[in-house]
Amino acid sequence: MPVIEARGVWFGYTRRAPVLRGVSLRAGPGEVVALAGPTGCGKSTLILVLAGLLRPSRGEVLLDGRPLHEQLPGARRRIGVLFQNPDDQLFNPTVYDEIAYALRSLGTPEDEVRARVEETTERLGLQGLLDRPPYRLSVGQRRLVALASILVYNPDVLLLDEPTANLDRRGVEAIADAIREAAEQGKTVVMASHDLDAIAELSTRTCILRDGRAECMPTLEALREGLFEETPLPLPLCIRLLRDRLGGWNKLAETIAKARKAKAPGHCFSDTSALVR
Ligand SMILES: Nc1ncnc2c1ncn2[C@@H]1O[C@H](COP(=O)(O)OP(=O)(O)OP(=O)(O)O)[C@@H](O)[C@H]1O
Repeated sequence: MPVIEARGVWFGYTRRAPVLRGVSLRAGPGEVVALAGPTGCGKSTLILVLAGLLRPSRGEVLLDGRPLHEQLPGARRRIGVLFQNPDDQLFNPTVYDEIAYALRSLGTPEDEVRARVEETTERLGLQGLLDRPPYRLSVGQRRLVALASILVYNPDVLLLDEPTANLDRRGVEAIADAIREAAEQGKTVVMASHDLDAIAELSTRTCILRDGRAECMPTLEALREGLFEETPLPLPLCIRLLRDRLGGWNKLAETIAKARKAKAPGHCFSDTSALVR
């Protein structure tokens, strides 16, 4: 059973122009579902809807098969959200207080808070920054602090908006390790991203938002088999080339939709694989 699911979700900031028009997608334990698509297609909006921070006008979000809105606010501690802009979630005077905030508000004893903050900051390479005010950090460091502030309370579902943006290689690796580790522990991860390397390396499934709906690739393995049997290029490069040669995410999503309808990803992609060679 999926842990988190969007079922025919509609959402618009204004009535006349809905951003999400019947999005359905599911993510189960140990899965990392990547949300891709062009700027403005609604990835961040979908993350906020899945988090229960925006309420769909039609359709619903389910957590463990039950409507999320019926489980709020209690369910919030099961869901960790990393906002696209870390400044939207950092508000404490020091990095330490920021990372400790959720545990303290759950009434965790202070010695346990300290131990867990230290463990999490070490994982993300943030030692040495604990006394600094978050607003004095670089954007990349702020993103790592924001991630630490959710990993520290060990939520079952991680909703991550552009987790690898503005980071150097070490920062990206720290985040990638944290995502992999979370998935290995059976957590459910949904991440919106423009970072094709991160998508290809981390995601177990990629969904592309197009025309307000999600087109989900079968699995990266199926894509690899169907598309690139004879192509020695690494998968991230293949996805990037395909997207660019086909003329963007929308065209790639169309091809996936076609493949899904024909229930033969390899066959439907075979004409495009020639483009990659
Ligand atoms: N608070 C808001 N009020 C009104 N419109 C909004 C608001 N937030 C987003 N939008 C609009 O909704 C649409 C989807 O935006 P969203 O941020 O979800 O896209 P995105 O796919 O995450 O984009 P990006 O890749 O640039 O981060 C855009 O047209 C955007 O202008």
